Amino acid sequence: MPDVLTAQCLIFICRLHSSSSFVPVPSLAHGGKMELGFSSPPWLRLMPLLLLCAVLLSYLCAILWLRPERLRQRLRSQGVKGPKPSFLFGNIPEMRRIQQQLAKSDQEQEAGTASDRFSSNYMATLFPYFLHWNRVYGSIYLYSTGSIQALFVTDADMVKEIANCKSLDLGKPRYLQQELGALLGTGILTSNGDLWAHQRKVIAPEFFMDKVKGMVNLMVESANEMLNSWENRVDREGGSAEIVIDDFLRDFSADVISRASFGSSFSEGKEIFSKIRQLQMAMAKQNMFIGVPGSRYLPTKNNREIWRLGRSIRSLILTIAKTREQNPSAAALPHKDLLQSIVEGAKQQHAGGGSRAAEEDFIVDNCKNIYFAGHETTSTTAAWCLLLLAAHPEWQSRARAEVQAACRQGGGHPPDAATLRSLKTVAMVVQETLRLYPPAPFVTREALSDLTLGGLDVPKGTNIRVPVALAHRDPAAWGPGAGTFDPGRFAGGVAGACRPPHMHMPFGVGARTCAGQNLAATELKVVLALVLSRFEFALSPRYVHAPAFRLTVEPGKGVPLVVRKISSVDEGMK
Ligand code: HEM
Repeated sequence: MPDVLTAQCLIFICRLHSSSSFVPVPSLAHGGKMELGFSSPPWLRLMPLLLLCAVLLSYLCAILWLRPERLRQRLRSQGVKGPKPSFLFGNIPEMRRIQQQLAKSDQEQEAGTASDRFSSNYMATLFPYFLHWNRVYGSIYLYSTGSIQALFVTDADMVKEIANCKSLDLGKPRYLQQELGALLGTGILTSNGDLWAHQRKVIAPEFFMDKVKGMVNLMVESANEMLNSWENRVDREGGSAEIVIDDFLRDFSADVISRASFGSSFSEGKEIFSKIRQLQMAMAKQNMFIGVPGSRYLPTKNNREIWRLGRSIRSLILTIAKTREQNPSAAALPHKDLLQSIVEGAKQQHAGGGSRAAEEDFIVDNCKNIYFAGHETTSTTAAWCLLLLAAHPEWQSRARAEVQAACRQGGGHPPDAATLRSLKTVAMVVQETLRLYPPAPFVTREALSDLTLGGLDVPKGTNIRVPVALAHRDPAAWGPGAGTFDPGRFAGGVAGACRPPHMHMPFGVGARTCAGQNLAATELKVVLALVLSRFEFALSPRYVHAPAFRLTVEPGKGVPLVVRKISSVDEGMK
């Protein structure tokens, strides 16, 4: 509606211009040279400008206040409460105030005991305002950041409704494409409707279990390369070494995703990964201001860095894709890899006459999405897993015993898909880690048209946020020990650990659930099995527990482990 208003007023301004008598008038002040000017009175000359300002103001008012207020009214009238938003920034000022208050109590918390630290809920330090509002307004409330109005949902029945909703009208928030465009573009993570359905059809089959089984060997190769370098360090340093594992794991998971999906070696993809990482860090800096209109267009230092990295990543990905396109043997592969499928998917999508640029966007955006979705999430989870095993030596020993037994049974050979399937304790450790430290802290959606969810009439444009980490710590679902690390709770599967089971959602919910979870679970088992079979490890006293949100939640100050080679007669799985 405001757009229509703007258009009408602009037409009116143009008409005003054409109707004013625009005639050449001689100006004596300039030596009698003829100058062009309006013969109309001065107030009329200012009219277009005034009108433009009025239109702009009414447009901003509609976008920033009237439209969001109408949406809020509809939800409030159904009993949904929430903090009172301010003009332009919504609840951002209150979020900052709550966060600053917490910064002081943070330092006290850091002085706590080790077990306190690991059972502490990262939501409390990273997103304290959500916990605060949850206590004040209940399990479904409304808050706002700039022009974004979001329903915050911890209610189990409502989460089920969201998970079960099959409609394409419940999609990914549109602000993701706008605000995280440089990182995600219109790839599978952010797209909606038919474009998303097509992308899902192209990408998801590449990570079905049958395909992932065929990737175990390359995962073992990549993990062993990493662990050989650990072993060299340990040997050089006289039997034990302190290793900060995060970057090693990041390189490992980059290597796996690159080899598994793009058929290219890590060295070719290395630059892309490091640039995507830099881009992710730059974008995480402006997280709280997502939704503040125009903030992404300002030529701030951070924004300029984001634009530069975006251009550079695009050109790197297109170079790899073009080399692939020009290589006829790639297209003839009996089992085409992900890149090949994405290139073909781009052609299908634009077969009806789309531009070359649109085809390139399809390739670049989906490659970036896979790099982002599959790289950081998995390496971060591996780091949390090893951290928790280091902090809980009893579980480290149990998991190692299981791995060594499987290793003996397999004749000391590297693990294959069948060996990995038999590693029940390792799988439970992974599940428990994903419960306590889910790298993706929220499942997000937007009502793309008016919807009814759980009896609530949700207006078009409403965002929905389900806080995964809060659901994973809810004693109502997990019992009184919800805050403690206890992989044994998964001995009877998710249904035995959590009631209702849909409150366990590290990979999201419903139709948009993670397309790469088979790859992730397999990769995590491989890396844990190999580390456990080759090393004992303990947490370094220099470790500082500081989870940080950089679009995924990661150990903010790294994970230094004191690592020793296994002294038992069982040599590991190499
Ligand atoms: C521990 C590792 C991982 C975690 C915790 C994780 C988690 C998630 C979550 C929470 C979502 C959003 C789901 C939703 O909105 O309901 C998601 C989406 C997605 N993930 Fe993962 N992920 C992991 C690894 C991977 C890997 C290894 C890949 C692929 C290489 C991958 C590919 C994707 C894709 C393509 C989507 C978008 C699905 C869609 O919208 O249709 N993920 N993931």
